[in-house]
Amino acid sequence: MSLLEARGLSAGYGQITVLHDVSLRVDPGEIVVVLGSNGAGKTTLLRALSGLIHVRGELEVDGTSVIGTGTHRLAALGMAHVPQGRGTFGDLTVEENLLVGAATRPRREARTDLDRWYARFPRLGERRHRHAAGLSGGEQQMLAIARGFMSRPRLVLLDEPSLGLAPAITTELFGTLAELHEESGAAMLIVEQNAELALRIGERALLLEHGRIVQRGTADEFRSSDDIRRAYLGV
Ligand SMILES: Nc1ncnc2c1ncn2[C@@H]1O[C@H](COP(=O)(O)OP(=O)(O)OP(=O)(O)O)[C@@H](O)[C@H]1O
Repeated sequence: MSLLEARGLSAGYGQITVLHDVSLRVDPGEIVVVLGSNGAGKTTLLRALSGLIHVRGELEVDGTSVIGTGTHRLAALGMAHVPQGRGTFGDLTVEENLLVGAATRPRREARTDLDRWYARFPRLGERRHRHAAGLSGGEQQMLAIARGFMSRPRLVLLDEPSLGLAPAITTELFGTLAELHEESGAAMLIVEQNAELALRIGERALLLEHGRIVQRGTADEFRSSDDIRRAYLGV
């Protein structure tokens, strides 16, 4: 059974419909990449899937409808959202940010996880009592991802994790995502402009244009598609 399944999903803002008739599924443990040009509706898709905006159509987690379910309940069902622009709270400390991510879990478990994250990302450990606003872009992205994983999610929705990061940091970030995937077994749905790196760690991919899914396939099929190569791989 799919972990997450959307069928005929539409969503938008006020009178404006941005997503049209979107159907997709994410199975346990897989990485699915969403490509699309600016304004295609990628961010709106992640917001719709994580319960941040109202949707029409069908949306299920573990085969049960979650239409109208708030973000808190979706988090309890195992969904975590790492939003575009990271969404870390600049005036909270690194540690406070991480604990926000663990709000659905027992405090003692959360503390154990904090220690694991600090061991994994020593820079976050060293800065645990500093305000998140003082971190570099790459460190803030690590913090946002670590915060997402603090809920021990089964599915992590990642919105353009490489946005604003230098190429070397982006490569490191994708290496980290691959490791986290390996260790946690969590599924990931990744919206990303850096198609090259995303398709390297992803198994399947979707192409969103004007709010509709216009192409879907394996990562290998995407890499060898002429249209995708021209538009997203720069070759
Ligand atoms: N809060 C909002 N209110 C009204 N319209 C919005 C809002 N957010 C996005 N839109 C519109 O929805 C469409 C899709 O935007 P969205 O941010 O989902 O695209 P995207 O593919 O993530 O783009 P980008 O790569 O630039 O982030 C755009 O036309 C945008 O102007």
